Amino acid sequence: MEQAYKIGIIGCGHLGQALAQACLNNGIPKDRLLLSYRGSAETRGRLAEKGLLDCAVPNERLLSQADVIFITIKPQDFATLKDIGIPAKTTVVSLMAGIPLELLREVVGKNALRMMISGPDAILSGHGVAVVYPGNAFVEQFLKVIRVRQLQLSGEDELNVFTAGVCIPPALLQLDDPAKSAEAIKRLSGDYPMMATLYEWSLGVLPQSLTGEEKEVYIKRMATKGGITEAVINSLKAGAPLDTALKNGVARAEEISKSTLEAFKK
Ligand SMILES: O=C(O)[C@@H]1CCC=N1
Repeated sequence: MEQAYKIGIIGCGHLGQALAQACLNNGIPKDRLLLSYRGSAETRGRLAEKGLLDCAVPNERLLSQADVIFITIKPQDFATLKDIGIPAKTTVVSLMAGIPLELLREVVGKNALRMMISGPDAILSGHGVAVVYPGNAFVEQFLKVIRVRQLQLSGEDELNVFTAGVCIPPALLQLDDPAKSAEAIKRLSGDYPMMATLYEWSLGVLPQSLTGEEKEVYIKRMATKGGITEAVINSLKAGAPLDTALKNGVARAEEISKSTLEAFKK
């Protein structure tokens, strides 16, 4: 990656902050990192705790200086990007689950691409996995720098499968019969081979012997309100087996795509 590249991150929730921290932890200097957020006092406090507050800048500055912008806002807030004026030359990497590439490019420009990544804990422990659509040499190099493993995708539709699949670690925290979980994944893997890959990965990243409260915190750090983690966890809580819960996660990602598209057509 060229040394002078500046990285912008719009949205400083758990994921945005984890990406920023991963940059710093892996040698990307603070002066190449620009963060913007909606200005809540809570987020400000979290940024300060993590030594990231110096990187926080107004959107205008981020937009004019960043060469690549990662967007980690909620998919439901996608419409707020409509008028912010992202320069046409900027590479935009959307981490908004379910927002299709076609719509993304219409709104933020033709240099946009999609990326989905595992949750904050996996990223920061050096066990993160990600997929990128379409492939992009710069982003591939960036993932190497922050020590996140890139998996290969069969196509855009598989992004939704990956997104539900990265919820396997929090899902396993809710379950207590490993043999049953393994069977559920076997049932899924014919239709969704990505689930088998992510199940293997999950067994390596799953935190051991967490208390009930620690499990809740782990899940909360992964979950976007109204998103995919919630759909998976709520299904399990309602008694569904793991394969059904993960299918419900995929379905939730598809619903987000559909409803955002419809909202935009209006
Ligand atoms: O819960 C969500 O919707 C996001 C995507 C997968 C993990 N977090």
